Amino acid sequence: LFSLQPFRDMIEGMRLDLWKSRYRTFDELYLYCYYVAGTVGLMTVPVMGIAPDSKASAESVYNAALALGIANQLTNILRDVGEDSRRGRIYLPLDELAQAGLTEEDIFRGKVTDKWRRFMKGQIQRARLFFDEAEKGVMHLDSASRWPVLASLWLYRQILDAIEANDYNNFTKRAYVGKAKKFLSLPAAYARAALSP
Ligand SMILES: CC(C)=CCC/C(C)=C/CC/C(C)=C/CC/C(C)=C/COP(=O)(O)OP(=O)(O)O
Repeated sequence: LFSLQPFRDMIEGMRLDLWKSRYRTFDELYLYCYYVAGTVGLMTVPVMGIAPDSKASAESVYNAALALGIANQLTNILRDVGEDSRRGRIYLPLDELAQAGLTEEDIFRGKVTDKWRRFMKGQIQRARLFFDEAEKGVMHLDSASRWPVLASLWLYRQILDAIEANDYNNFTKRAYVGKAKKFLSLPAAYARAALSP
């Protein structure tokens, strides 16, 4: 399944980001996330290797890797809404914003309202689905790669918890995972990866 296409697609994503600063639908946003992050997941699988004794298909492992790239990028976007808006960028599906009763102006104003909280809950829930999808693939990676990938997945996913803990204020507060939590994730991931599925 190794292919040069993800490398070309990543360059396409960088080019896209030079002129595009709005996403009308989640499909459009997903494509951007694939270009700039899903591709990274696909590139890393041949480097890390699939476990020789894994019964899973290579496709399913690549799918999980793709999902982790998407989950990470969606999380990165949700963390950086304020920062991005101050550069005139909105990496959120505009149709879903409208459905939630929100406009571009609301993003630039940056006020945490109940509408915003409701919108954010949906976005966070979707990002978590991609993390769940990714987690299923971790145990099929070569054993040396399992725990670092699992640790990175858990660390990045905790940023979503931090956004919730900030009461969805991702306009002026940066969601981050504290040093202690980060540190604890390492032995936890090591132990989990050492156990069979
Ligand atoms: C789960 C399985 C089977 C394999 C793992 C496959 C991997 C390692 C996937 C992860 C891919 C990855 C690290 C994608 C990067 C996503 C990301 C958060 C990019 C953020 O980049 P920027 O947008 O430049 O960050 P800043 O906004 O912080 O500058």
